[in-house]
Amino acid sequence: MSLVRTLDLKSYTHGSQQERSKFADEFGHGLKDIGFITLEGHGINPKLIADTYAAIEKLFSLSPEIKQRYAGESGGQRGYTGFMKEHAKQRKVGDLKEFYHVGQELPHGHPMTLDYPVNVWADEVPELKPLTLSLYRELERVARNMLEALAQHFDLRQNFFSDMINNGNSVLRLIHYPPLEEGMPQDAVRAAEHEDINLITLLCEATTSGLELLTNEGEWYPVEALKGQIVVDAGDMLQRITNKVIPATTHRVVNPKGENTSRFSMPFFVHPYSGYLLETIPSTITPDNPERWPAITAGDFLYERLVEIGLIKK
Ligand SMILES: O=C(O)CCC(=O)C(=O)O
Ligand SMILES: [Fe+2]
Repeated sequence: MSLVRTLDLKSYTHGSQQERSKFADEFGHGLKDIGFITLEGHGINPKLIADTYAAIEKLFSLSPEIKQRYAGESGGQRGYTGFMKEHAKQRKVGDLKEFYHVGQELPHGHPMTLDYPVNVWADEVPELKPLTLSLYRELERVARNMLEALAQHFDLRQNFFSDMINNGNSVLRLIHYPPLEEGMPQDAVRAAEHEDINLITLLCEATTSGLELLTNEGEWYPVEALKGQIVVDAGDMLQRITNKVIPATTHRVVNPKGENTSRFSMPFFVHPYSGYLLETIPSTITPDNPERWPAITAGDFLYERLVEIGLIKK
C-alpha cells in the first residue's frame, strides 16, 4: 500500500455529513503524517490540463532570447525565469529548471491590483493566457474546497482558511526540466530538497516521475500521481499558522534515472492576500507546543523567502 492516501473530493463536496468529516480527517492526517495526499474527483477537465501542458511545451521551446523577453521585473513572481536561477534556501547551486509564473488577475481598478505584479504573456503562444487563467480559477476552486475541509479538521469556522485566499496571491508555476546534458554542474538537481512557501500546493500530474517526499524516518519516497490526479502538500505558511501541527512537507525532484527526457509540471502555490496577518491559531498552542513564531503579514513573509531562494536581490 502506498504511504500517500488517495482522497475523492466528491465525497467532500457532495457527500453526507459523515463522508465530509471522514474526508476532512483523512486530509488533515495525510498532511500531518506524510505531508502529501493525492486527490481524485476534483472536476477539472482533463482536456484543460492536457491543452495547458501542450501550450507550455510550445512556450519553453522558444529560443532563449525570446523567452528572456518575457522575464518580468518582479523577482521571478511573474513571467519567465531562466535556467538555474532559483536555488533551495540552503544551497548555492541553482536547480536544473526554467519556469513561468502566472498570478492573480483582478478586475480592472480593483484596489488590490497594486499589491501584485502584472502578468506577462508571450505573443508567440496566444493560447497560454486563456488556458492558464482558466486552470488558475479551477485550481483556486479546488484549493478553496481543500481549505474548507482543513478548517473542519481543526474545528474552525468553514471559511477560516479559504477567506485568506480571496483575491489571494496564488501563483501557477509552469516548469520545464530539460534533459540532462554534459557540462551541467555535477551536484545540480532538478529541484533540490525544499519546502514550499505558501499554505498548500496543488500539483496536476507531472509528465514524468521524479517527485519525492522526505518521510519522518528521513527516507526519500517517490510520489506518483496517476493521470487525472492532483497531488496536494503543505507549505511554510500553513506550518507557521498551525504552530507546526501541520509541518511543511520537505520534497525534491530527482534527475531522470531512465530515459533522459524533458519533464513538465505545474504546481499551483496557494497564497493568502498580501495583507493577511499570519497568526498562530490559538488551539494549536499547548503546554507541549508553545507558540513558535510571531505574527507576520503574508506579503512580508513571501518577500523574506524570495530573497533566501535567490529570486529577489536585496
Ligand atoms: O515539479 C514538481 O513535481 C515539483 C516542483 C516543486 O516542488 C516546486 O516548484 O516547488
Ligand atoms: Fe515545491
